[in-house]
Amino acid sequence: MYRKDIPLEERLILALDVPSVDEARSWVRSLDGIVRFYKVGLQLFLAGHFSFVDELVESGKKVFLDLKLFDIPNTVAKAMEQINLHGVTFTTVHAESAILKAAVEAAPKVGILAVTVLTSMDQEDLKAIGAGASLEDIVIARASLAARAGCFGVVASGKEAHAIRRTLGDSLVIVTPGVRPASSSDRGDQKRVVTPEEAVKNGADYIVVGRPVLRARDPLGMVEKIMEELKQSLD
Ligand SMILES: O=c1ccn([C@@H]2O[C@H](COP(=O)(O)O)[C@@H](O)[C@H]2O)c(=O)[nH]1
Repeated sequence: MYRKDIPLEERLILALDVPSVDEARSWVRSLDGIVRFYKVGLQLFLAGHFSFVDELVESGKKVFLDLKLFDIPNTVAKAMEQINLHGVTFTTVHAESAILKAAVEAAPKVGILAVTVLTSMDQEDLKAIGAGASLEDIVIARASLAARAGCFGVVASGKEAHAIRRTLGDSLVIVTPGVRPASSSDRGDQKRVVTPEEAVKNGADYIVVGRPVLRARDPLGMVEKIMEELKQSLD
């Protein structure tokens, strides 16, 4: 079951996957009063650095800084100390026990999310890198590491959200990318996709959406449609 204490307007996290700060600002302006939570990923962070993150935070937006850190624990801890200074709500680290523990300890003001298995990967991709276990078992193993390390939550596909809830209850927040509204036929590079409704029904607390909005003919209409679908899916 998803968490009930999150306002509807914060459950949709818009991925600002755009090349410039100007373009990002224009999206935020056009969605003022509708979307409150924005994801800054590698592309935009490399364009706007922390000054754009600070600008979003100072304007009252919530920020998910999605850098998916993966390095030795000491290096991750030093990076997390920097992130901890900027008022971001969530940031991401790949799920390995010592790395997660180092991140949690170094950034007490940030909700650390462990990346389980990228939504662009399927069982075949895992096999190709030598992972023999089932995709679901790997997601559960990594989510369990996240819980033990004291993470705030995980990034997981809606396909595995239910299994995470079944195994770990509601101790972790689940943030779900790879979301495609039922009307959208373009998955792009995503292999494990769910609709907003499926994400919520399976136990996701937040959904992350990028291209379905950024590339929509009517982006505002698309956001409203997703919000409505979320609203209808919540009890
Ligand atoms: O497993 C993951 C982890 C992160 N992402 C990020 O979410 C958005 C999804 O964008 P769409 O355009 O809606 O596909 C993107 O920024 C990814 O970096 C993910 O997709 N899967």
